Amino acid sequence: MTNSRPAVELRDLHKTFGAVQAVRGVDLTIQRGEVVALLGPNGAGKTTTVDLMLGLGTPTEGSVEIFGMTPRRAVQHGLVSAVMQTGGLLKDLTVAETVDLTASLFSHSRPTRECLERAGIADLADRRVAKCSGGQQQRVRFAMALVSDPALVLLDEPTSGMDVEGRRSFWEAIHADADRGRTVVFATHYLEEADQFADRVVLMSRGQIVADGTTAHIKSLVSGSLVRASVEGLPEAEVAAQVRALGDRADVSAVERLGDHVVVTTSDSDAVARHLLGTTALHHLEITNRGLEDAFLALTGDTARTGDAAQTGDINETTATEGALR
Ligand SMILES: Nc1ncnc2c1ncn2[C@@H]1O[C@H](COP(=O)(O)OP(=O)(O)OP(=O)(O)O)[C@@H](O)[C@H]1O
Repeated sequence: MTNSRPAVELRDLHKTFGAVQAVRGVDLTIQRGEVVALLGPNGAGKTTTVDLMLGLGTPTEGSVEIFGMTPRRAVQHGLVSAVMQTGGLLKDLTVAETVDLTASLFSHSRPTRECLERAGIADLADRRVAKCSGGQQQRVRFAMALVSDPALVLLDEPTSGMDVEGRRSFWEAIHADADRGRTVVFATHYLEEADQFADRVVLMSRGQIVADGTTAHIKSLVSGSLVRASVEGLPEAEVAAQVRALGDRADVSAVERLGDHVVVTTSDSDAVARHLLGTTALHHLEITNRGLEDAFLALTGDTARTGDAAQTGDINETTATEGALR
């Protein structure tokens, strides 16, 4: 590859399907070597965006450049390849035969053995695809994607349906490979996956980017920390006065009374803690930082979460609500 253009440049990208505005004005630049998660709930526009990067659709408005060229040219030059969720595998072939077959489609390809090693499945070379687990089959797809030694790999929800161990070993293989400088962009609705495996998270909701940065940056966008204090044993009038005083502070964005506790959302937990301990009778303080999940909920306006999803960090089963998101 000769030019030094970014791996991905999306400018004012729009895609509509009839009345549905799947992507609504996305501007995004991804530099070479970045590992980027496109994170968002169902219908956020992640798959549509990935498809446009692969040249599988044409933008309604705006532009897509991959290494400074059209997606189609980038694909033809073997600069970009994809790992999709399903399909593309012939179950009767062995793993090595599958990668050999893919290599036969390219004029220049990496040796099959090397692709299998990079995908972490060299030991499965002679196993029939039908006998591979879901996670192993995804690594077969990854090995196929590596055949052209692409500078950019796009993965659309590659670990959907895998168990925790399958996901972990899949991402280990991707990461070991990305450490050599490959650009990786993956769509996911797993918060944990974005948190653990991406250098940068692009949070999408309703066809738009609502946050973009490291997970630490995204967490910091939702104001600060929670300070929880007990009001047990205090006269009701005093508690009410304290709650009012807390609500008047510039560094406090919310005060909630929950049973015997007051929960304060603040941008300066140290200052609030000092105030509570120094000048009030509130006691048993607990301070917690808000996580990526809180950021996700705040930034996407996503309120209808299932209990399981909340526990596992899987936001697939959620419904994004209407709201101003940026
Ligand atoms: N070919 C199509 N025809 C009509 N509507 C479509 C088409 N493809 C996508 N959409 C709609 O565009 C919106 C964005 O869909 P998209 O698949 O890009 O979202 P996503 O973030 O990938 O969601 P998921 O996590 O469910 O895969 C959705 O409302 C979807 O129903």
